[in-house]
Amino acid sequence: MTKIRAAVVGYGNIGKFTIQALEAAPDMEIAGVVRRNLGEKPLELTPYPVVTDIRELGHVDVAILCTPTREVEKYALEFLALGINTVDSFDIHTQITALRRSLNEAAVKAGKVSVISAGWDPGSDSIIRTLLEAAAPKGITYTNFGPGMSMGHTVCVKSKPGVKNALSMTMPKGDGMHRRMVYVELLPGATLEEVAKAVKEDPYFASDETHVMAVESVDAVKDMGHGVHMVRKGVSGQTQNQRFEFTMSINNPALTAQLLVAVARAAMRLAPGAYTMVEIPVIDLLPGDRESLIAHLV
Ligand SMILES: NC(=O)C1=CN([C@@H]2O[C@H](COP(=O)(O)OP(=O)(O)OC[C@H]3O[C@@H](n4cnc5c(N)ncnc54)[C@H](OP(=O)(O)O)[C@@H]3O)[C@@H](O)[C@H]2O)C=CC1
Ligand SMILES: N[C@@H](CCCC(=O)C(=O)O)C(=O)O
Repeated sequence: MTKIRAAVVGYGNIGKFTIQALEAAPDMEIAGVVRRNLGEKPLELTPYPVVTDIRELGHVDVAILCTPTREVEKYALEFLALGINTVDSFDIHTQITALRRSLNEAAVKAGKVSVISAGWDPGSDSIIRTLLEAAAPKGITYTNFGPGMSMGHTVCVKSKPGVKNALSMTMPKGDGMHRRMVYVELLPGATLEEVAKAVKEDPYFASDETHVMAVESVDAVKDMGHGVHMVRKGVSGQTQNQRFEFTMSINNPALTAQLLVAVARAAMRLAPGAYTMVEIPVIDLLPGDRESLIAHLV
């Protein structure tokens, strides 16, 4: 079997767990890791090349982008132009269709595939929302997160001037509403007021109740667990009061990475263009022979 050669781009939380998910996948091979700077090589990367330019890795089928969401478009455009498929977990929900349009144009031009906003939300939760809407077309789905650490919100806070380290916890208020509890380690000279203002004004936080607190050590309070409780009540045909629930409690980067790897696999079967997870046949997320999978799953 020819294995799919994947490069991991960015070696933070998602990048580390993506290496682990690739190592566990029977049909994937790690081409290497692309980083902004080459410092001391982490011990667990000893078997793999670590480079600053993806072209140093030889042939790469798919680049799994594990960078901050706001860096995704830049990297995806660069790699698509080099003829490399891309997969990312872009999670600013209000900007997904714009990113899809931009990367679709680049992907079609390159004859390659870009799957955007993969992970668990957006991602696998989006598939569940789609299924629930098919099951009860009239109704409301509530997506209740946490309590748990949002990687996207945390990355956003870490990017603010004056912040040395951060943790953004998502607390469910019910009915799809959330409170953001943000813990920051400040750099010398920074004030909590300035940091809190920058955080609260950012689109990641602007529509939610947000509290920003200074702590001595983010590491001392950090736990990367998260979860979701989704609820839909609606109407199937003309029958009311159909009720659905989906719950999970997870390690956030481990699940995100696992889904990115599954999507990287599926990307190899798609026609050129940009897609979100709801546009991909779910069976293509799995390794193995299609007929055996159908016999086992359907
Ligand atoms: N859709 C979903 O379900 C989910 C999506 N996500 C998304 O994953 C993203 C990454 O999360 P996480 O792994 O925790 O983030 P980290 O900050 O831990 O890692 C990001 C890595 O990207 C690289 N990088 C490239 N450009 C930059 C830049 N300009 N600034 C900082 N780092 C850069 C760095 O690696 P290096 O130093 O090696 O270059 C860095 O370590 C989040 O922004 C979030 O939006 C996360 C969870 C779920
Ligand atoms: N995109 C999230 C995963 C979904 C949870 C979420 O959106 C939140 O906690 O606000 C993340 O980056 O961790």
